[in-house]
Amino acid sequence: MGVGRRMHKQGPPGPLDESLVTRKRKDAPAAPVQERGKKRRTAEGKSANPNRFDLKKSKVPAIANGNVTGKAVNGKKVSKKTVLSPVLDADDSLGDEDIEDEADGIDDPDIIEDEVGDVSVGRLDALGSDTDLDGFEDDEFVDSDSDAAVKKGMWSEDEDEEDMEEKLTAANIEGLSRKLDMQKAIEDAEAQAELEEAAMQTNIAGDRPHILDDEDKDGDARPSLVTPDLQLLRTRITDTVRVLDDFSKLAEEGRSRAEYTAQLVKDICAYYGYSPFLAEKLFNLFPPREAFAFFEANETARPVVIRTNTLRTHRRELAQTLINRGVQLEPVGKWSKVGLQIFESQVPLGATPEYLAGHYILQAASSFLPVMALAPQENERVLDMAAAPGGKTTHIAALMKNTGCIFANDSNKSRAKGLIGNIHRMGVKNTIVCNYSASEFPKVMGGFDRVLLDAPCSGTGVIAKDASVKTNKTEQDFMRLPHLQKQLILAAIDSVDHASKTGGYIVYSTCSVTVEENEQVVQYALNKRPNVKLVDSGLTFGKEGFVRYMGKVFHPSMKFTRRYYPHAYNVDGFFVAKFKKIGPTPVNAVGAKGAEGAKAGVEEGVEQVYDKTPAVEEDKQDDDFGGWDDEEDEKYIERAKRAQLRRKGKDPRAVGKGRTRGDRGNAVLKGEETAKVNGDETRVLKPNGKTKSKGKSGM
Ligand SMILES: C[S@@+](CC[C@H](N)C(=O)[O-])C[C@H]1O[C@@H](n2cnc3c(N)ncnc32)[C@H](O)[C@@H]1O
Repeated sequence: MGVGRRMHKQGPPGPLDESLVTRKRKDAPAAPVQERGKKRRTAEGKSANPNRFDLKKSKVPAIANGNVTGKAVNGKKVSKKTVLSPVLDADDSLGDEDIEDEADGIDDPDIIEDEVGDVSVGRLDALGSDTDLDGFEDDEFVDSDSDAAVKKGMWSEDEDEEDMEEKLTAANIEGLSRKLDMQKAIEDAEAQAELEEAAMQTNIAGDRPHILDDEDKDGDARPSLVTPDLQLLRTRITDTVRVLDDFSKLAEEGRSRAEYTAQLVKDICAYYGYSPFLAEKLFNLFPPREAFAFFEANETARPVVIRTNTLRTHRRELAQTLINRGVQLEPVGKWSKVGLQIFESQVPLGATPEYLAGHYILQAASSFLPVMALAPQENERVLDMAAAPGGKTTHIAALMKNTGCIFANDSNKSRAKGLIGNIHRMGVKNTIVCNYSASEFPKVMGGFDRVLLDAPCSGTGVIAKDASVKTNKTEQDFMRLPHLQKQLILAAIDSVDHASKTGGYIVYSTCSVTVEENEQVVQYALNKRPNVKLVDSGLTFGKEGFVRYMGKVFHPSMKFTRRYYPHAYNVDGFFVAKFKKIGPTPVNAVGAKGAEGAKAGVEEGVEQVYDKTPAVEEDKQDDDFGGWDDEEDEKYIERAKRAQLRRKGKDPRAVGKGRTRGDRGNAVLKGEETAKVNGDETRVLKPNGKTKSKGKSGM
């Protein structure tokens, strides 16, 4: 079998270890290197729509992935066509079912990973499932500061590590030598970049680059070129970044920062194909140079990573077996004991016997992080509120060594079925799948030791996988999604038992980098639930969440939250926040609506006061940050829903009437006693909140 599509698309990924992280940070100024990368987009090839960006023509050098465009790897030319097809695949794969989802079109890096993977895998492949035979604390976290951790090999565990490493090194020698080649290529590129940068600095020393139009002194940015010369555009972007970096020295007289910034955002839209709305939103997250690195990193696929299912195997064994099959790989980094980064494969990773036997799952590296932060313990009761397709559920099950009980919920029926498939493939036996809107959850049941809310989001962290995000997210999306996320986060908090002996934790995560979907949602939760506080996630890397943003001030503990960016860590953009519930749900949080109906779902002996209604009947937030205006939002939400239906070719009026796939209710599996997958049976939640166990997969 040939090398998979994905491998061709992305080239050998760069290592994700922390040394690289540090290096990449330092690398920020090296952006001009990529200028040499002979972007092959041409003016002729550019779509008439300036916001449309034909990625097929974009050959951005893969510095972030440790390779340069077109570099031959093992005799094979590495192509970088990447990102466009994933978009289409991802959308297609959601099919019509996503209409019934409250947040359809929402990204899940795992899913996308699955569907764009080179490997000929079904939609479930990307969903991780995995297990850790060793305790979480020991296995998932390695204190990178400690000497022991540094001395420990990446394959560390209880065996003779050096022996093991030697064997694997010998078997994997080709991959490792290629890695050295890659490192050399990066170093050469860096050296070249430094030279070019130095040359440029010399050229402009004392000179102020002429960027803004002469006639345009009234503050309007220069309009985008009708048929932009991409090379010129790029040069102008780098020049503008440099001016903004050293404004007093390099700005032309009489020009303001705002003028340069407006021009830069406009050029970014034209060059990378973003809508002005999203380009500005993302640009504002970073200083100009870092923003440039972020947009640039979104043009390159992230490394292919698999997660070992420790319920079925050990990472060393899996690595050895895959190496024997012609897969070139290495551990993902010291921060994870279960991840393997794939450099190249002679076999489709979604069809190996090991894959089919559930020994691993294709899963984006950053998707490990929320589960690591959650740190589920054996014998706990855990809720995964938005679980499909199950990458994180199966990881949780592995960390719990199949003990205790996980409720894995998703409001999308077809995705919930996929979740069941993954659970079976990965040998998970402690999980009950249910199909509610997560906002109902305190009503359905509560008293969990830990809750993971991996929330539906806009996917601005996974643009490299789904370039459609560049243009299809609107202002309404950034009203509608945070609104839903705020509902769900309160539901997550109210579902946790504050008196849990081992837990009492909630983890909130998204694969988006916007403040509206992250800090603002977290701040809302802090405002509405004084019985929770943010705590250290225990994650060894990641940037601190914003404590201030565009004039708004968040709670100082927001620094405990973690942000992940493609340009900083070569992982998908992600956000992770961990809360500890320190007191019972306040009585005023218990809404009147639905309180009666909630009784059936409350377990005997659980004394905590749970919210009995979806968390929307809150008093109006007094500030706009971290709050919402129900009525005002409702208009946006409805409008966005209608627009979304129209985009899918459906008539919103028709959908409103009669029964559609979208109004089958949230508990699609309600009333079904068992669901059969691969001939095996699993327990599903009964409408009254009780469960029934049948078949081989009993607890
Ligand atoms: C980011 S994905 C979850 C990925 C999953 N945690 C994993 O690791 O495989 C978000 C999920 O939220 C689900 N979803 C959207 N709205 C929901 C709601 N109101 N309640 C529960 N799930 C919802 C979507 O169907 C989607 O599967």
